[in-house]
Amino acid sequence: MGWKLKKSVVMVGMMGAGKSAVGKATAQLLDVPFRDSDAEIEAAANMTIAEIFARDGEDFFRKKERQVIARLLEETPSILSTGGGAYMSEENRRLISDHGAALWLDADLDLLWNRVRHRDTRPLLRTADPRATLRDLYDRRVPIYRMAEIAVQSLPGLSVHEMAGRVVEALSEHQDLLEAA
Ligand SMILES: Nc1ncnc2c1ncn2[C@@H]1O[C@H](COP(=O)(O)OP(=O)(O)OP(=O)(O)O)[C@@H](O)[C@H]1O
Ligand SMILES: O=C(O)C1=C[C@@H](O)[C@@H](O)[C@H](O)C1
Ligand SMILES: [Mg+2]
Repeated sequence: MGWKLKKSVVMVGMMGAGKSAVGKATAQLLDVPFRDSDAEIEAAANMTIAEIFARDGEDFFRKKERQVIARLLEETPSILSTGGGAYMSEENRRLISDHGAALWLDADLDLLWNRVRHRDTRPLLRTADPRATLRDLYDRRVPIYRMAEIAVQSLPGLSVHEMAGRVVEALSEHQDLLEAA
């Protein structure tokens, strides 16, 4: 069976939730483009996110993130993964709901920590107690992620591909977003 994606679906959620990995697999299942705001910003600057935070600061990064999201939402419907903080901006939330829909990948704190603990690519976790920082971000952000049009729970035993299947199933319940073709 084929699918027709009518609007862009924007993956939101905490770092480590799987927005990039599951977003890419979902785009493959639906045969639509995959975009990733973090990757776009890195490619445009020819720097890693950690380098951009260190050299230009978080405010600069957030400005670029807003510009990239606005630009990508003008394109043909895609699966667009964002950085973990993108949905915190009211302006971004408005852009997303005007042009597409947000899908929250809802993963619990233990799962997130297990995914991010071995990596040092996330500048916001470069603190004395990164687990506490992650928990603090989690507590502050979850109430905002709940505003997303769609939520899909990340279950610890599921592969990236299985999670993408759950995402497609959730999207198929929204006829304004995804139709069987
Ligand atoms: N369902 C899954 N099963 C196994 N590993 C997964 C799953 N989802 C994601 N991962 C792995 O967890 C790590 C973090 O995932 P990913 O980079 O997709 O998160 P993210 O939400 O894009 O985070 P960020 O906000 O930092 O961009 C990656 O190594 C990814 O391959
Ligand atoms: O959660 C966040 O605020 C971030 C998550 C990453 O995807 C990057 O966008 C950056 O490290 C900031
Ligand atoms: Mg990502």
